[in-house]
Amino acid sequence: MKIETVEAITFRHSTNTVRDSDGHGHPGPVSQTTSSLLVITCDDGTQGRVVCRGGDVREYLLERFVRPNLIGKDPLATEKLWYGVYKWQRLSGGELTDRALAAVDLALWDLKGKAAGMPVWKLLGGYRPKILAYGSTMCGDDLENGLATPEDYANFADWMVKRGYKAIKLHGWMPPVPGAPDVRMDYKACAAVREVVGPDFPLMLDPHHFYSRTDVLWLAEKLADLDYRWMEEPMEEASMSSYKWLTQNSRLNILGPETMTGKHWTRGEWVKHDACDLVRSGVWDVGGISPAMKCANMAECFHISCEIHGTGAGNLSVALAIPNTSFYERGLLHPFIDYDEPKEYQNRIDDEMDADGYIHGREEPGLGQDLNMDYIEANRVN
Ligand SMILES: O=C(NO)[C@@H](O)[C@H](O)[C@@H](O)C(=O)[O-]
Ligand SMILES: [Mg+2]
Repeated sequence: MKIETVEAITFRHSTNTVRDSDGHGHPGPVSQTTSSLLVITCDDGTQGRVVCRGGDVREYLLERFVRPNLIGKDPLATEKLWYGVYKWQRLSGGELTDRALAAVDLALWDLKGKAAGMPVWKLLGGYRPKILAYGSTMCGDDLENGLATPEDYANFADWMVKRGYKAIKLHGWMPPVPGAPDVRMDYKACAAVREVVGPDFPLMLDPHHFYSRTDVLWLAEKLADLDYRWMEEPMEEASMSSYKWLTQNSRLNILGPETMTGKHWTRGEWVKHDACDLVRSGVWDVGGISPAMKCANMAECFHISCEIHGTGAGNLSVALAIPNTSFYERGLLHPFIDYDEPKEYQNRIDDEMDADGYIHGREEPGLGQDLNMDYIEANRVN
């Protein structure tokens, strides 16, 4: 079995999410956007596929960094192939991103699952056949009856509990929303949600990502009083010493790093330096399933939970596979968006949730994406 082709199909579809000037997603008018499907095909016809953002796997990256390392190779040698592409990052001038590396790795794991006739979550270890999700809200906004007030957050939390969620994470208000950033506003939203869900319901906060140490410590102590489970990314994660300071000075559990580069190496350093109480890892942040599993296994050595960042089949596969994690992040959610509605290119969303708040690992071989290939081909733009 050898890899014969690596191609990206870019296709058009609708979206009801818009990005603000800081990059955060919010509900918006339906518009057209593009995504890509990376397809790795072998000489026996076996294919690995993954949907990713349109720019992640543009042709230039495939031609320069991916095909030279994959074509003609054994597709099952995922570790060898990952290293072959990863080492090109060092002198790529930042062009070969962790997201591009992740797309290649996820497509190879999808292919490996199909070759083995097994779902990836089982190939990786299959620690649990289902996992509780937490509802991860979108960042706050100034939309009437959206997420504009503490009462809006409380009302949405009430809806999420009735939907079946057994944990909730708030994203607070962040610039450019008027009045943000403001730790006291964050606290009011967190207190309003605690009031509505009761004292024992797991709650977390993901606030503005560039607060000062003193603001963060004030907020962390207030959330500890509300028995929040963790806070993540309240400061620039390149300042590991600020997180070490926060972890040492706060009663609240601190989770990280989420977006910091350096993959499993960085997360190992944060654990070594006691800069976090829980480790954060997501397949799109660390370069794929292969390094995400290394983050989780490293954290396990120190009896630390590894909380997986982000949704989708790749992150779900890791979350189902490992013992040291709490929840799957499902979102981002908003009162104006029906998260359960499949996108035009999906027959089913990757992470259907039952009424009890569980997401079940699928038994189909591969990552478990259920794609509408007719739609993708009919709306192909390259
Ligand atoms: O952090 C996240 N999830 O935990 C991501 O979904 C986003 O980056 C969110 O924080 C944001 O938009 O800042
Ligand atoms: Mg986060």
